Amino acid sequence: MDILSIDAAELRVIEKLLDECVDELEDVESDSALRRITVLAHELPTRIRAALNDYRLERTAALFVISGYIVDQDRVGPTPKHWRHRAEADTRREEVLLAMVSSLVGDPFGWSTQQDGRLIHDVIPIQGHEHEQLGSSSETLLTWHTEDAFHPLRGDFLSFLCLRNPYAAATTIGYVDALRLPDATRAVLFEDRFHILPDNSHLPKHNSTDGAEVFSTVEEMHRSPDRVAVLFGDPDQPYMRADPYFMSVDEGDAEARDALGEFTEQIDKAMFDLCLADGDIAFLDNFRLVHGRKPFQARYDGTDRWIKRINITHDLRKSRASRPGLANRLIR
Ligand SMILES: O=C(O)CCC(=O)C(=O)O
Ligand SMILES: [Fe+2]
Repeated sequence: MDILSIDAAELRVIEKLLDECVDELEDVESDSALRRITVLAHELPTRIRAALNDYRLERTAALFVISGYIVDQDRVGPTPKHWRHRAEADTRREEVLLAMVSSLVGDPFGWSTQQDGRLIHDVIPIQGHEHEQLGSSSETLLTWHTEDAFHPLRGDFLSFLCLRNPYAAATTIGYVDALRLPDATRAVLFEDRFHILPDNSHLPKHNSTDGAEVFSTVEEMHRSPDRVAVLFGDPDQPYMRADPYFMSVDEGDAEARDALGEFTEQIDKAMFDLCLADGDIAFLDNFRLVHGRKPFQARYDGTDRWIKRINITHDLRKSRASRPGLANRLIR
């Protein structure tokens, strides 16, 4: 993991930049705001821009944390009980900041099938979801995964801005670099022999949009998932794509099943904890690491852990046919 600690002078530059633009950026997720934010990001301190450029080009660790931003807890107010109630809180400043730094590593995008098509997600514990495989669960282990592993247009990176994490609930991280696999196993993992089903966050029951049309692509992927590879890219320094909880192999393909087992075991052994603190901004390379979360006890009293999250792509053009218009960042 690489860490950049914002110093006092840099923090002043960031605060001033936010002071100047936050009021004008009424709808942070609108096309015009996102374009403005991308340009404003070039006024962030040089050291941050240089670090994010190196990160984007994979010259640094797959996990990068920028610490030292200070969240005004009084302004932000209580953690909402559900992401649907996020409008009650004043987090525009943090959303602008996260969108700004994110736009220095790629372009933010969202899914029309997730959190009602919001581009900036709220990761908060929700009552009733305690034991689900969802970002909004708490008491159960959120098993490690590539974000949106099932989808060919999944993000290259994920960014988190931690608003609060009073009980230090841990995100878990596993690097692809930790793998030490025999050549034969590695070769199997490079082959299209694995199915990955859509995770539960893309289900209609976890959205309020009941427009069935929005879910048709994901439903099709559920009915007949493609065969995909777990490892891809450079054989010596591969990328990975996995979400073992939602994965399977063809019946009778013992070789693929064993290879997936070995892969899962090695990643499991090398997982480590990332306890985000207030104001931390984390970047997760969705090709070079997997992430999950350890169980924790939610409080539901307004003081719960709260993270803002953005999906980032290197190339919006790849999803052009899956988005209704140029100005629309939501994949359906
Ligand atoms: O809550 C966390 O630390 C991570 C949850 C998660 O998997 C996500 O937000 O993508
Ligand atoms: Fe995730």
